[in-house]
Amino acid sequence: MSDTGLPARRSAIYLLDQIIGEGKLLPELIGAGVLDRLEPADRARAQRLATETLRGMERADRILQKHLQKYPPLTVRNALRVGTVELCAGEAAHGVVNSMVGIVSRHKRYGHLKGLVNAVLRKVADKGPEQWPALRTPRLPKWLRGPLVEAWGGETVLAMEAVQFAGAPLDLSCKADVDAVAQATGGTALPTGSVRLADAGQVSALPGYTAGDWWVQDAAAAMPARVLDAQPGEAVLDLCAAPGGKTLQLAASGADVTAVDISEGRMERVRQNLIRTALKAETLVSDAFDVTGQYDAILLDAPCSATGTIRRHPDLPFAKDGSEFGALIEMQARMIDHAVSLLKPGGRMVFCTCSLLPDEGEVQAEEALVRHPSLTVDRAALDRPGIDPGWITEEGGLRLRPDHWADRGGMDGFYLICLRKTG
Ligand SMILES: C[S@@+](CC[C@H](N)C(=O)[O-])C[C@H]1O[C@@H](n2cnc3c(N)ncnc32)[C@H](O)[C@@H]1O
Repeated sequence: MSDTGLPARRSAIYLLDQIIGEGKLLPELIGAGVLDRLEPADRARAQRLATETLRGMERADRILQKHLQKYPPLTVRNALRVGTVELCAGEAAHGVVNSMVGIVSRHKRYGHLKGLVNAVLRKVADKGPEQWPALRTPRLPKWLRGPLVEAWGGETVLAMEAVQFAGAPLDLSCKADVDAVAQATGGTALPTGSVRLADAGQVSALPGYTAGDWWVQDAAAAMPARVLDAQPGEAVLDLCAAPGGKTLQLAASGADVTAVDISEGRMERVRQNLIRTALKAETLVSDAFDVTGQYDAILLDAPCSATGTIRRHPDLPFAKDGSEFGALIEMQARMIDHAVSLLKPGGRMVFCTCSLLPDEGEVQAEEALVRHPSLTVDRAALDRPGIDPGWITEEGGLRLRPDHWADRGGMDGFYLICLRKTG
């Protein structure tokens, strides 16, 4: 890793420019290789800096606005934001200020603003660290906060924002023995069967990674496959499978799993995960709408707004504005309809989304029940260890939110429901 931190800081600023200015998502940028030229330690630091800056952006902007008469161009503003977040986290002032001045001074168009960066960050270094903790918890942008307050109420949204600001622990799903994985990794077994690590460090260095004893999967994301409860020998379809956390759970149950995803690149990650864990599933790169056949059980983890994953993906509220959500909601309904046609009589399907918006959860389920009189809600499927009865919804689904288990570090937002095809 570079001693000066300069490459990581420059890259963090670039990531923020792309996310805020161009609407790109962080995983998209990483996948496109924008950090590939950095050494691994600098790559990790750049990602961490960008992520922490996005989480603390509102506080950074409040501190900065005291020292700015007008907003500088986005790149310079992002340099100030990263610098402010670092300074307020206790990073040594000379390193942060010198790096940011150095980065801006070499900028083709904004080099002349290096004096501003120097002056502002020196003031932030002086007072910022004591101002930071007194500022309110950063809020979600209005386009998302409005619908969430309408759905869950203001207090719940504040509680979700507190969990999102705190970031996420690392959860593992285990191939077999949960207690053995908890002991080996120093984690805690959660009531629903996942293992939680507060400070994981490098994932591939954890005991059991190479042996494939576990895979990374948020405790909430592990619930749909638990509720589907695939049995050995059943024909199970995982309709939107990549990167494969749920495929691995289904395969570990001994079911005969077919994993489908439209993306070849993402499906390659499913294959790699199956190899590492020595689990078996057939992988099929295909549009879900082209899949045929009849299955005992189907997991439909439909593409969605991903608004339930913001504590791990704080880039989302900055890159998106909600304008794509209508098309996603419409596609989810069509995917449910197609999945129903692939279910054997008596078969069951879990529909789920990692969304906090009822339109992608509760409403979607209620409308599917109206469109398909052959479907009934399998409420008994939710009779699983660790499920709080308060999480069960009126129509018989499961609503998981970031503020659930807040004292344990929260969980991703998810909705799921188990639907059974009668006759
Ligand atoms: C929410 S992610 C699935 C996560 C996955 N179930 C897991 O647990 O790791 C949604 C997936 O749907 C895939 N997808 C989107 N449209 C699709 C389509 N028309 N047919 C099949 N897969 C699709 C995306 O490539 C993406 O991998």
